[in-house]
Amino acid sequence: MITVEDHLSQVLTGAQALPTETRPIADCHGFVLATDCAARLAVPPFTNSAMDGFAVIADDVAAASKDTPVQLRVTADIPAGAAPDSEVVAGTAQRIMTGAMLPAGANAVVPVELTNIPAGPHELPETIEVYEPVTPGRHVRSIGDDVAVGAEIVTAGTRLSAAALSSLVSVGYGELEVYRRPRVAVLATGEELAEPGETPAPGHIPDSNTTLVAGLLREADCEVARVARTGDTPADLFAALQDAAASADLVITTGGVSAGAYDVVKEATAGAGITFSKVAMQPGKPQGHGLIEAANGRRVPMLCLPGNPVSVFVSFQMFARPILALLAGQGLAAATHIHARRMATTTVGWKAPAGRRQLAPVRLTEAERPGDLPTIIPTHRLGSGSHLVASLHKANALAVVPEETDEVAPWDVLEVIEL
Ligand SMILES: Nc1nc2c(c(=O)[nH]1)N[C@H]1C(S)=C(S)[C@@H](COP(=O)(O)OP(=O)(O)OC[C@H]3O[C@@H](n4cnc5c(N)ncnc54)[C@H](O)[C@@H]3O)O[C@H]1N2
Ligand code: MOO
Repeated sequence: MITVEDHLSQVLTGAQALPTETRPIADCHGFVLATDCAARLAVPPFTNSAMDGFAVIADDVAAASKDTPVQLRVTADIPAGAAPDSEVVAGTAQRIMTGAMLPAGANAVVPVELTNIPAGPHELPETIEVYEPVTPGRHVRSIGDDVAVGAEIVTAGTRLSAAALSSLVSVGYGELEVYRRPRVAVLATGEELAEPGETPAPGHIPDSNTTLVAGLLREADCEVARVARTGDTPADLFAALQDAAASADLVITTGGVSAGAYDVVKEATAGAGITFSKVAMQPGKPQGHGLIEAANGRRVPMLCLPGNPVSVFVSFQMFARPILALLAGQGLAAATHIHARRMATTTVGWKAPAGRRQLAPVRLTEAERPGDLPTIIPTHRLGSGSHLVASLHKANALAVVPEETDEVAPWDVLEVIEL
């Protein structure tokens, strides 16, 4: 048996980021940025007001109070979007809206609430009374306060979240160079597979794996190139694999990789240079990986996951997520640490297989008292059995039970991988 780390490093060897493409920024969510992006515009792009009120010279209102208001003449109105065309001179003010450009001469804004003018829509007043002083710069957002032109905003290799995209828009970007998102083909093997919703014939079970893998791919910002069930001969499966390799960037199979008399993935790929290993983990022991060649000579990575649904789920997290992250343009360090890890306390005990690292689907609950560790409980009373698919959706973490442990006790502290 080989370790989880050794198998992962074999899976990742040779995998590299897909080619880049330029896309409109509205279509970049979840893609990985290919170039460092510096600010093209300052933020804010011009000095503007943080309040609805009046642009003033701070010195003019230094002595203002409720009892001795300062009277100013209002010389202009500056709604958001307008470019002011006159200066604020001593004894005057200009009405200004939040986000509107500060007129020349002014150095502070008096919010409307600190004047005799009621808030809301009104005719432009001829004069105002100011009830409180404002210091220079008060309620003014200066040009470049947030970032100056040229400041680094998002670096290459970053997965583009909504917030990252909005930052890039705010500094002047309308399109971005990103890595192409991985297109993945999913092939489930097994004579026993029934269509979702179909009443299974005796000895058959619903194919839940293709739905699981396709959904996990979408959750990982990938494109699902094709999904197929192949219950056929090794020759048919090999043809389907070659076909998938012609257009997909990664091929994932489920089932047919252990020690059975009909392990079709092993048979179909015999002589094709695919490596089958026993990985010291549970679930997910039998694994295969390698490059599969299409008829047109295109060679793409392939992951052969075991058929048991929980094994598929766990193997996807441990091996598919990292290689997908690499293909999508995240660096090796990010790809190998794709999940957050933390410590948690068990609330019940369970058995674990000695000699294999158990990755048990668990429900993690945050502690009520600040500083306490979160608690975990297996999502199924039978623990990490690889067929326990119907409770899988309750898992939000995988508990890591070390190879040398064969029994977990209540209140043990374990590392967990957050999902
Ligand atoms: N003699 C041995 N037998 C097994 C070993 C072993 O080392 N020696 N390993 C066991 C382990 S561990 C696993 S995991 C499984 C993996 O088997 P395969 O990858 O060959 O998968 P299958 O035999 O095709 O299926 C296993 C299981 O999963 C169900 N399955 C398969 N595909 C689907 C699907 N698309 N949707 C839902 N469920 C699926 C299938 O019906 C089987 O119950 O091998 C052990 N055996
Ligand atoms: O590796 Mo298997 O997934 O333990 O059942």
